[in-house]
Amino acid sequence: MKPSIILYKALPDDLLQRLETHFTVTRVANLKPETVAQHADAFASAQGLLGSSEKVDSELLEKMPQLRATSTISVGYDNFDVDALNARKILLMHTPTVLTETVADTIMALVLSSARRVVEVAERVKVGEWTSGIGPDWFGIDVHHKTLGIIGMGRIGLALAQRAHFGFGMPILYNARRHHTEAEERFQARYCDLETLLKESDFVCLVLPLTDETHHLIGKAQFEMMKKSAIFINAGRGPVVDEAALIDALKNGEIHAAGLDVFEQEPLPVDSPLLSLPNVVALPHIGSATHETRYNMAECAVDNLIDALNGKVEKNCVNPQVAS
Ligand SMILES: NC(=O)C1=CN([C@@H]2O[C@H](COP(=O)(O)OP(=O)(O)OC[C@H]3O[C@@H](n4cnc5c(N)ncnc54)[C@H](OP(=O)(O)O)[C@@H]3O)[C@@H](O)[C@H]2O)C=CC1
Ligand SMILES: O=C(O)C(=O)CO
Repeated sequence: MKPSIILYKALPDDLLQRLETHFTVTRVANLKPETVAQHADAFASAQGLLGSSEKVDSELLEKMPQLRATSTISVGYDNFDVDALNARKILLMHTPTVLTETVADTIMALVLSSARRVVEVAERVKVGEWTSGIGPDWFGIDVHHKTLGIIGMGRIGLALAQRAHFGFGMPILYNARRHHTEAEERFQARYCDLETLLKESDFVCLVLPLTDETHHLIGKAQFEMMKKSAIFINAGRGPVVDEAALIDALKNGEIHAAGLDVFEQEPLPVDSPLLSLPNVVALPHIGSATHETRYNMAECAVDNLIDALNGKVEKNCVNPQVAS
């Protein structure tokens, strides 16, 4: 008999078929308690769980006594209680690498659109404000050859450094928990402590995971360290930044502008003060959202679950130590 799994995210037809050749699949819309209650038997017998974005905590795990592997369609896994998974020896698979280049492209889009005010001036054209030659009130600031500070020199940080170094001639500073020789050798990136990076960068790009250590890593004190001309980009996770402090920094002119793909609360509430600030470009968490990359992520997650339930954890496994 095929193992049964819960699928809580829509998949392309061919990937759903692939999944169904290996498993008996119960499709649900989400992991809310009422959904779990409605499909209690399926959750109780499921050995696998596949989807993205929703919280997977000990309360949910209690309803899934047979669970052996979870597979998220994302590289970030801050929505999983990893300690609870480890305690039950449940594997957690994720999708690093397949989205790296696409997310780095999105970050460059945020850098360029914030600096050159692309969204703001395009809107002004649409409402008929371009009635004569443009003056300084339409100007932006240069990106090329400015100093880029990257907080988190992992896979995405490295792909961003490549673009900035070769494409835009930008000197690169970076901070991470350890030195990255590849970044230093290929892109002449300079390791520095967080304070030095914040003080010296023209663009501060955050590409960190959300963990207990990174929660609110960037707050009032850190914005005060940045140049008044600095542009702050967050493509990691919203809660790494104290959003109230960011709003104050933008309003008070402590920093020049921000480009944001992630927020403390998502979707971003429509009454967020961020949306009324002209110096903010706010995207709806589209870092990896291209047709190609989202397909590749879904395929990776499907194959990860097949591998995990067959005891293969050589790649893409967050907690291979729990494999028996
Ligand atoms: N906006 C979006 O749509 C997307 C957002 N993301 C986010 O980007 C994150 C990074 O992805 P990826 O590059 O693949 O991950 P990696 O694991 O390759 O890189 C993470 C980097 O963060 C650094 N880091 C982790 N904790 C700390 C800390 N406490 N202090 C300083 N540095 C730290 C790591 O340091 P070290 O190298 O020293 O270990 C590493 O350089 C994801 O976890 C996710 O949250 C990812 C994809 C899409
Ligand atoms: O993969 C992730 O972690 C995302 O945020 C979406 O691609």
